[in-house]
Order: sequence, then structure tokens, then C-alpha cells
Amino acid sequence: MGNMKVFPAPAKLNLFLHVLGRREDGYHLLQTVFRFIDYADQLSFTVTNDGVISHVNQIVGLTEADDLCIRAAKLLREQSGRETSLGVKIHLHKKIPLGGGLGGGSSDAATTLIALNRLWAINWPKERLMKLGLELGADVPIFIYGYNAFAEGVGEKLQKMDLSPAWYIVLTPPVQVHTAAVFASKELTRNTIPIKMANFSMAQGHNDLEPVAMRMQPVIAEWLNWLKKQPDTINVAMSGAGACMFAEFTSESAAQKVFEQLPDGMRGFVTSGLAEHPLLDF
Ligand SMILES: C[C@@](CO)(OP(=O)(O)O)[C@H](O)COP(=O)(O)OP(=O)(O)OC[C@H]1O[C@@H](n2ccc(N)nc2=O)[C@H](O)[C@@H]1O
Ligand SMILES: Nc1ncnc2c1ncn2[C@@H]1O[C@H](COP(=O)(O)OP(=O)(O)O)[C@@H](O)[C@H]1O
Repeated sequence: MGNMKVFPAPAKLNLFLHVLGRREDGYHLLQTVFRFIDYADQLSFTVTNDGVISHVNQIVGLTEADDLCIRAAKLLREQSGRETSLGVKIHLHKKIPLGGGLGGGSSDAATTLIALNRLWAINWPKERLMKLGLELGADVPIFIYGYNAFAEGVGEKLQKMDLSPAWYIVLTPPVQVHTAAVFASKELTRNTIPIKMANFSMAQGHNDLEPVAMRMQPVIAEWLNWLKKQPDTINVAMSGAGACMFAEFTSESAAQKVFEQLPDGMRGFVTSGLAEHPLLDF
């Protein structure tokens, strides 16, 4: 117990997010850049042989039935054909805000798949785990892929991207935005012109989900406006379907300096961008 391995599940930012169209099944065609950040949930796993897949601790706002860690573990056991006597107790230390556009639930699911693939001695290759992950959510494969990436399709067609070191202020408004509701909105524009990754600069990017989420939660617009007025930012945008947002800086000191000015009532953290997922080689 004392030396049980801890598996991180880092958050992501969408540096921009363009909506290009909608598929027949209602899912949207996107272009986005995913960047991992040094801000993570922590999971640990105790393998059992009683066939029970459960949490050790209760997460506020989450029921076990729709918890993505539990769903991921059950799906993996079923699809891998391993014996049903295989079980696991999962401890989840939650740090990433729920429903915030930082991909916490998807990252927890991915870390569960990555860890149990080894701990249950399934040893599937990465591509196969990614396919399974996609059944749990559009955002799960990127966390298994493990590299910052340019993404297309519904978010599952990934091209590795080398991103410069960067620091971020991430603001976490005390509201949740329901991803499905944003995508379903009548006001969402779905006709951004596709870009080519090769000749694209981040500064040309934007988040098409931002105006919709801002109308649902005006606090997002207020906090974004404050960030946009600050010095030395190189990109300010909402992440995913919100409600969290970020400002990018080229130095930690520039980010800290702005963060020190954060008005009362606003909250968030400063963190660095990661070069890759911490479990890339596990
Ligand atoms: C918007 C993004 C951007 O990275 O992130 P989040 O804000 O959720 O973090 C993702 O595309 C979200 O991925 P994820 O959260 O895994 O979505 P899913 O569970 O697969 O889908 C939730 C709902 O969003 C809609 N959805 C999702 C992805 C997509 N490409 N088109 C969609 O229309 C669908 O209505 C779906 O029912
Ligand atoms: N382990 C988990 N952590 C967070 N959310 C989870 C988890 N399992 C299921 N969910 C559900 O997924 C929803 C979206 O989760 P999350 O990934 O945190 O946000 P987002 O998709 O906006 O980045 C949550 O509102 C919650 O109902």
C-alpha cells in the first residue's frame, strides 16, 4: 500500500477548436490542437480476483454507474476476453474540475485503460487501446496516443505536433457546461473553413464553441474579457466546450505576474504545457 504506484491523468487544453460540419449521427467534424498541461488527477489501482470493479472513494457529483474509470475498466475486461473473476479497486484523487472542458473524465478513462492493460497483463498495442477508448468518448484516444496533437474527424484522427514550451493561466469558473448541449445549439456555427496544419499559426485559431458557451454561462465572457486585457498573452481562449479558459505565455514569470493581479472572486491556477503525456512509455 505504502509504495503503490500512482498514475497521473493530466488535463488538456484545446488551443483552438474549429467546427467544420456535422455528421449524420450528430457528431461534429472538428479541427483542434490538444495540449497536455501539468495539472492532473491521480489514480491508483489494486488488482483483485473477486470480479468486482469499484471505486475506493466517492467523488462528489459522480455516480459509479456513469463514472468513466469504472466504465473503462469494465469495457476492457469484456473486450479483452479476460476472466470475469478479474477485479480492481480504483482510487481516484480528483483535481481537474468536472465538465470544465479540460478533459478530466476522458483522461481518467485513458489512464485506467493504460494502467489496466499492463496490470491485468492484457498488453494490447496502443492503437487497439485507442480504438476502445473512442467508444467511451471522443476525447479519450488523445490521452492514450500520448503526444500533443493536431486532431481532425470527431477528434480521433491525430497527428503529433511539437509545441514550444509555454505557460498558462487556466481560469476555472464555478459553473459546468454540458458538452452535448453546446454541440446541439441552434446558434453553433458549423462552417469554419478547414485549415492545413503545415502552414497554420495558432494566432489564426479560435474556438467555435465559445460564443455558445458564453451565452449559456455569461461568467465565461466576463472572465475571458479580463484575460484579454492582460499584457504578454499570446493566445486567450476557452478550452473545449468550457467553462474553463486559458491565457498562454512564453515565460512562467509573465504568467505569474498576471495571475497575481487576479481580481477577487476569480479563480484558477498557473501551469506549464507538457511536451508529452507522462504515461507515454508505460
Ligand atoms: C469538446 C471537446 C473538445 O476536445 O472536449 P470537452 O469540452 O468535452 O473537454 C470534445 O470534442 C468532446 O469530447 P468528449 O467529452 O469525449 O465527448 P463525448 O463524450 O464523445 O460526447 C459528448 C457529446 O458531445 C457531442 N460531440 C462530441 C464530440 C464531437 N466531435 N461532436 C459532438 O457533437 C455529442 O453530442 C456527444 O453526445
Ligand atoms: N472520472 C470522471 N471525472 C470527471 N467527469 C466524469 C468522470 N466520469 C464521468 N464523468 C462525467 O463526464 C462529464 C464531463 O467530464 P469532464 O471530462 O470532466 O469534462 P469535459 O468533458 O468538459 O472536459 C462530467 O460532467 C461527468 O458527469
